[in-house]
Amino acid sequence: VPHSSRAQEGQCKKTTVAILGGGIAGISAAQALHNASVHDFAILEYRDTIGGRAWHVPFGEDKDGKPYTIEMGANWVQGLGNPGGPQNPIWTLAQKYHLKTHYSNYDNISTYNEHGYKDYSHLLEEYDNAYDIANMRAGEILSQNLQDQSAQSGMALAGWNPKKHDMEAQAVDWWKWDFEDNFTPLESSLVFGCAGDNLTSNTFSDHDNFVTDQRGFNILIKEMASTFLKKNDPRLHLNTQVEEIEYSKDGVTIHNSDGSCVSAAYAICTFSLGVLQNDAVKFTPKLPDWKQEAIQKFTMGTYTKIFMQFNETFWPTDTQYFLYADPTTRGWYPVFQSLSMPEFLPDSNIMFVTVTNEFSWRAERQGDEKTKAEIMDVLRKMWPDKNIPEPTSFLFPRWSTEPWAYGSYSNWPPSTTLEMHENLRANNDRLWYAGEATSPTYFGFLHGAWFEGQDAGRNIAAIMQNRCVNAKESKLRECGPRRHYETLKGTSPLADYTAVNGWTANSFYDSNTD
Ligand SMILES: Cc1cc2nc3c(=O)[nH]c(=O)nc-3n(C[C@H](O)[C@H](O)[C@H](O)COP(=O)(O)OP(=O)(O)OC[C@H]3O[C@@H](n4cnc5c(N)ncnc54)[C@H](O)[C@@H]3O)c2cc1C
Repeated sequence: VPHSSRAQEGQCKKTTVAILGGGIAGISAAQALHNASVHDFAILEYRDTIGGRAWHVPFGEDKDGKPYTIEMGANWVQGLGNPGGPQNPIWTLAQKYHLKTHYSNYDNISTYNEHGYKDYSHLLEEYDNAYDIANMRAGEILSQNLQDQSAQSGMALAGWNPKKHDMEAQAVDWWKWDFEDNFTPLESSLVFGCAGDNLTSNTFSDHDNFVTDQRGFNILIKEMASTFLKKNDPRLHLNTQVEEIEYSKDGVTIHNSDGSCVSAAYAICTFSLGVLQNDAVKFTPKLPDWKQEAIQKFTMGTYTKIFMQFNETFWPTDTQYFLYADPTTRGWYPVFQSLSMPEFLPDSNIMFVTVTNEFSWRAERQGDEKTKAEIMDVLRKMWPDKNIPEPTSFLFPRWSTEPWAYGSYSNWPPSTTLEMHENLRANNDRLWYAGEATSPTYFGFLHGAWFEGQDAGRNIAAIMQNRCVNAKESKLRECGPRRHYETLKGTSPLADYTAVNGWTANSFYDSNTD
């Protein structure tokens, strides 16, 4: 919409808090506002449904010709809760709304290479032993404020140093790290990679449950919303694409692609890190450097589940995971997961293979047919004795180009710091942020987004109700605007760049004249 023809601020719909995005963070923020008696809010959502990256679609068909529901995005409740300990809020919702899930047993895995089944499961154990050591080291680095490193160097120092040509070890490395984090160990922070894993499994539990509920995983988000939103609630604006966010100390005005606008005292932006990184939304004024740096510093991965239905289950029916070591390429269709089991989608003949980043983008670019052919080639190598038919249904999402997500979930690269993350999480005047990526403890998870929505909603309500003035008494953990750092310092002062340290050239001299 050209600037001149769009609605002026005075014509904008007024609300107290504008919630940008109807994923779990947005709905959780709305719930927190509702619980704090702030009922005047508006949720602006791009798509025709709430749920965000908890997104399901129909796929294939059952014996009666009815399609199954499969999850393109979030699929596991990760970390449930132990008796007496805190419970993952997603698990609380799952129990409340009788979500159909089953224990995902990562130990129930068989190993394969290009010649078929081959037992290299001892490598799984080797990895785990080294991980325990690296994990302790990560704890020391965090608690003693030492310098971070990549997960790859941390693991190498702990005794797991897979050779470039040892493709079985490379497959194990992928399964144990990339499968969860979306990025390679080289691309991930040791400290925050370990922390991200531990904080969920230690706080809640090390059990993950896989969701096969035919209502879809996001039924939880819809049910949660229905406790405070009426049917056709006018505060929920679906099919509304935010194009520009104008923020200041006095309020926030949001301009949408259909020319409409909303002016609010506060806003909570829950758009994914991918949306922020891809300039899909214009910020006015331009976001300050410290915020832009934080947005670009963290990484947004692409995690792709490629679903296939066959007319038979030709793979073993007692195994959940099948790890494949390709002879030349790490990450090449590395793990297949069976859903055709009594506890998941019995007799469905459905399996899926997961790829990440480079291999996700590649599959997205080359399209279905080529991708399918490559997978069939792998399957025929894994089960050389079987006559494997072509799949009857084949489907995968294009997360990296979805204009409302631009990727799957975020990660912390090596040498990230908590300060850098505080900058990602900090508000810009009256514009706040929440979502999976703003959670330092549970980034990448639904529960991370849930907690962040609660936190932003509660904080804004407290500021508006003047409760931050007496924050201690009101037992708010932290109240008021969030801290940010204008500059983040490195560790080496310029004076250290000397010949004694091997720095023999002048950093500021340039012999080229042009
Ligand atoms: C493939 C995949 C697998 C995953 N697996 C798991 C898992 O097993 N377990 C787990 O806990 N987590 C998993 N996650 C992560 C989990 O899905 C996310 O952490 C969580 O859904 C993020 O919620 P959110 O509210 O922060 O963001 P989102 O769900 O992205 O919500 C943001 C909302 O903003 C909307 N939006 C974006 N741009 C605009 C715009 N311009 N205008 C208006 N609206 C806009 C979007 O449509 C979206 O609804 C997975 C994610 C993916 C993609």
